[in-house]
Amino acid sequence: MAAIATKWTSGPVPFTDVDDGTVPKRPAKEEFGSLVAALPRKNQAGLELRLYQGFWLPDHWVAGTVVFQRRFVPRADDVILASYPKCGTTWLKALAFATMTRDAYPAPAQHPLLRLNPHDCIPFLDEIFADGQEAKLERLPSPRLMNTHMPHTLLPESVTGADVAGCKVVYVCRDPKDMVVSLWHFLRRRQPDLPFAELFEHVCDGAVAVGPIWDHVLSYWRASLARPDRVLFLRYEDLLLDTGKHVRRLAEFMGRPFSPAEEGAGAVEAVVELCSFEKMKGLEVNKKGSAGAYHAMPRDSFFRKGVAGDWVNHMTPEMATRLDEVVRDKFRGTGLAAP
Ligand SMILES: Nc1ncnc2c1ncn2[C@@H]1O[C@H](COP(=O)(O)OS(=O)(=O)O)[C@@H](OP(=O)(O)O)[C@H]1O
Repeated sequence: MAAIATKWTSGPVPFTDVDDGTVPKRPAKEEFGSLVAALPRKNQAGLELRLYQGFWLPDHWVAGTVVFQRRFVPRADDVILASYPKCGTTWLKALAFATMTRDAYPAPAQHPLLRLNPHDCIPFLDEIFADGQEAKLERLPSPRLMNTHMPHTLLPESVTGADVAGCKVVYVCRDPKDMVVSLWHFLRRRQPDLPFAELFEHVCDGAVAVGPIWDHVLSYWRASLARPDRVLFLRYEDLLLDTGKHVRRLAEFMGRPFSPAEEGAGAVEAVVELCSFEKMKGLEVNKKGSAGAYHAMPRDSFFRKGVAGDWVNHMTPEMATRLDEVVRDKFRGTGLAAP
């Protein structure tokens, strides 16, 4: 822990500010490559996928997931932010980071989110474990905020087990129709000729990265019902409708509720404003370069439109009905309202 920058006194530390000194790397594939090679495989939308414990994981995440499952040691005050890709990860990371660091930056102009992309502030576990960089997580002071795209059933037993101390998990989900649209725009930054209809088919078949999406969402929904003290379930659309309300829930869940004095001083509104789509998209840091563990993706690709319902501009009514019906069918009897 000695190598950590000493200027940080409270709240989570931006991951990129943690000095990784000589942390040795051992890419997970060196250790678990043969396990990965034996798994069923598909090539979808330019990504090599492997079927691991019921989910289609990008090939380069599988070995890291095995390391995550076997070796991750949670701390009691860790918070893991979980999501299906393109469902609000970047926003949730910003909101959680801003909420947890609010004491450290009473002057908002100094806040790290003004100079760093949210993905540079919070480590993305799936890439960290794939790259064999998990020793760097040990150097991150508590309370740690981390994120993953893994479904709840693939999280380590040390996090989810009934008999372990574990840690807290916050999940954000989104209307799958808007997720597909967002994912298509994101993937097109690398594959400009990817047909929307092709990606849509893969999503409906369930064979898309970390899919099927309905099983992903249900894994966290069920966990949130079983352990509401440990798993908070949020929706992107609800965040859009009343961000402040859900920032309060998030703060309370993470053990840092806003005090009456903070409420009076407008601390909730300050977090909401700092993390708003317009604010984040307009920052210089989010207009250039590429983001942390998402190294291959430009930072501006995480801020496109930031609305609910953009699917109407990309799908036929028949496509929308088809995906809605698949999801409704899967959610039936679970208590979870389909979009
Ligand atoms: N601050 C804020 N407020 C509201 N919405 C936001 C915000 N930041 C990102 N976004 C929108 O979230 C979509 C990207 O999803 P993710 O952040 O989950 O992407 S990723 O999984 O981290 O790659 C993507 O949605 P679309 O605009 O529909 O493509 C982003 O624009």
